[in-house]
Order: sequence, then C-alpha cells, then structure tokens
Amino acid sequence: SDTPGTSTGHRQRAQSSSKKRGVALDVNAWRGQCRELLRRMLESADSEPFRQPVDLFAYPDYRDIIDTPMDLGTVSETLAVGNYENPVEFAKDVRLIFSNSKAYTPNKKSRIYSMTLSLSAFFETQVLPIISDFKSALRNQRRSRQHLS
Ligand SMILES: O=C(NCC(F)(F)F)N1CCN(C(=O)c2ccco2)CC1
Repeated sequence: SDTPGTSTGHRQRAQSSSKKRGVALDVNAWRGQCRELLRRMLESADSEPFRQPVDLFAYPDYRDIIDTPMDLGTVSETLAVGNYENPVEFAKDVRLIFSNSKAYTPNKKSRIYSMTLSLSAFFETQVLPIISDFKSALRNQRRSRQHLS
C-alpha cells in the first residue's frame, strides 16, 4: 500500500531465535545442550577414567602413543569459558577422548576401552540432534540476514 510505514517489504525479524517448522532456531542453544550432555556423561560410571587427564606416572608410556591428551574435565572447562565456537568443535574434543583410548588400549577387551565404547555410543546419539539443530539455526540466520538492505 502507499501509506508510509505500512510497507510490506521483506522486513526480517532481528531476533536470534525464531520459530520455524516447529523447532526453536536459536544459534546459541547448543551451548546449554552440550553442558547438559556433559553432565549426563559425567554422572555415568563409564566416564570415571575420562573425567580428568591421564596420570603420566601411572601410565609412563602414554605420551609415546598419544599426541593430544583430552578428558571430559578439560572439555567442560573449555565450554564453560566460551572457547568452543560451535558444537562441532565440542564434539571433536569429546571424540578425541574416545580415539585416544582406542589408540592406547593394549587390546579391545580392556575394561577402560570397553567403557569408551558405551560412552561414545551414548554421546553420538545425543550430539547428533544438537549439531543438526545448530546448523539449521545458522542457515536460517544467514537466510534472514541475506535479505536485509
Ligand atoms: O589414567 C587414566 N585416566 C585418569 C584417571 F585415572 F584419573 F581416571 N586413564 C584413562 C585413559 N586411558 C585409557 O583410555 C586406556 C585404554 C586402555 C587402558 O587405558 C588410560 C588410563
């Protein structure tokens, strides 16, 4: 219509989260979701060997085999201080915990290695929707910014 201020132009909502297709598209939701996922992993008995860094006095050859040690406590701290930019970076560090255990274990029947198998199976089912929701929120955000001016 020609009445000023009633433009039907493509004004986009500037909100960070917008409802679309029934999911909340919040580009920041991943951080609290990852914190909750970590909390659930840390309460599981299977995470006990992975809550803090490996004791190099107990495992003197650990660094001969493992280049980049990682543990859930370190991941928790990195998340808390805001040093992950997205859930993919977070998942990469958690997956490093499991790949380190697989690389270090003397055999695939070791107790500690078997704990990573169940913990990682749980992790992968839980982190997948966190990552896909983040990616769709990002696509939505870029789509709405793209139309501006
Ligand atoms: O010393 C620790 N954790 C720190 C502690 F003990 F404080 F929990 N760990 C976990 C990581 N490791 C393994 O993945 C593993 C695979 C097979 C045998 O060990 C070595 C042993």
